[in-house]
Amino acid sequence: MDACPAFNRPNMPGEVLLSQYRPGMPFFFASPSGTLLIPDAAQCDPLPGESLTTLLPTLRHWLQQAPDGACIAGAIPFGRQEPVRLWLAKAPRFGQPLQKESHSRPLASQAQFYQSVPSAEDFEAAVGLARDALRQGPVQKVVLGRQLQIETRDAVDQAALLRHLALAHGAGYRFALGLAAQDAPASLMGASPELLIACHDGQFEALPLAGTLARGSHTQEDAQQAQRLLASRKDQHEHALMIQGIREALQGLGCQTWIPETPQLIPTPTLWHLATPIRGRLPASHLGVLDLLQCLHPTPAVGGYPTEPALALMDRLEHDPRGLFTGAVGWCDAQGNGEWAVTIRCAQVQGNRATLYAGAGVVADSDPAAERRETAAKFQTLLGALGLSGWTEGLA
Ligand SMILES: C=C(O[C@H]1C=CC=C(C(=O)O)[C@@H]1O)C(=O)O
Repeated sequence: MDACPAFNRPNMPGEVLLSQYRPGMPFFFASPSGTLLIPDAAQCDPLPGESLTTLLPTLRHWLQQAPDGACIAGAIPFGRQEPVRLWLAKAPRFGQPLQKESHSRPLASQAQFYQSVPSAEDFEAAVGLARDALRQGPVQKVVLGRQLQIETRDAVDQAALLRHLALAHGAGYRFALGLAAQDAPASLMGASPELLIACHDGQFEALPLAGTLARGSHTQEDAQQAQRLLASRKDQHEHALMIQGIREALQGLGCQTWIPETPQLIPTPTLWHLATPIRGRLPASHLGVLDLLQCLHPTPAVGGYPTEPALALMDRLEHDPRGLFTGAVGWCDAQGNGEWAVTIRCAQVQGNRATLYAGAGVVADSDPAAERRETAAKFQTLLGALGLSGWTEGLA
């Protein structure tokens, strides 16, 4: 699939847009196809904080009335009934992709306080309860999340944090989303490796992930970790359940789809993942990326399988509502084109506080300690960017 047309317009280097970002701005997004900055909420029409389901007809109507080049961008929460955080931007700035190989230094934060919510022990206990429930059926997979709350000595430099995430994760979907806040600006920032859906001219692609292992510290160990993940029956099973759910959702919408039979390995700077690149075609020209988003979200990568009983089980086992974590972040235009990533590998940052998010897929033969280690490894994306990779919680 070619890059999305909005990203194809003659436009400025992504690095310029990144340098224009300031904390509190509504939205920054960088993908392998391009860059988008919405610098000014005053140039946006406010969108009501309703759920995507109730808002969809309004979004379509607004996009049709909007001036040429307008787009809708922002984030959709995990819970389908929870309010979205979206902007209708009349003059978004689109840019070219960021250079892949840019060097950027992480921050040098000093942490005064770390707290896992739930605690590591309670997270493992919840995985154990989930695993026992999965052995009884009918649910085959759930995903459980946790938070790492951090207080740093000085306020986190949000522009520098975004800059590092944006330059160090060239293959990912990097974002900063302004959150409603009093006092200091608050943002949700991250570098997600997972493409929920991108659509251009009726053709779509996705890169769903399930199955994760930390990378090795030297070349040989790294190659062994990759092979271990590829050979892991538990991870292959977890991945297959996710693909089954996505296939069913896309068939439900009547899409033609091309799905490889086996997953491939993809690396991030700290993790190996099992990934399946999916391509397809929408069945009708009036459908677009928002229809795909609505039919796919939440995929079993974040919501378990089968969806409804899995969500009910997760609701019983997870302590806190996820909010925007494991929702979708991205943009779309009036032609039905756009790109949405899964909102993972992210943190909410305000002043000297950062809340990091991570989750892990659980199946009937999951090991609670291994799932806990997986979430600890996932925290490393944001910990490393903050300069706090010394926090390990028994990763080894
Ligand atoms: C919710 C998360 O993981 C999901 C997304 C990618 C890989 C996953 C896994 O391998 O378990 C999870 O399904 C997260 O990374 O925070």
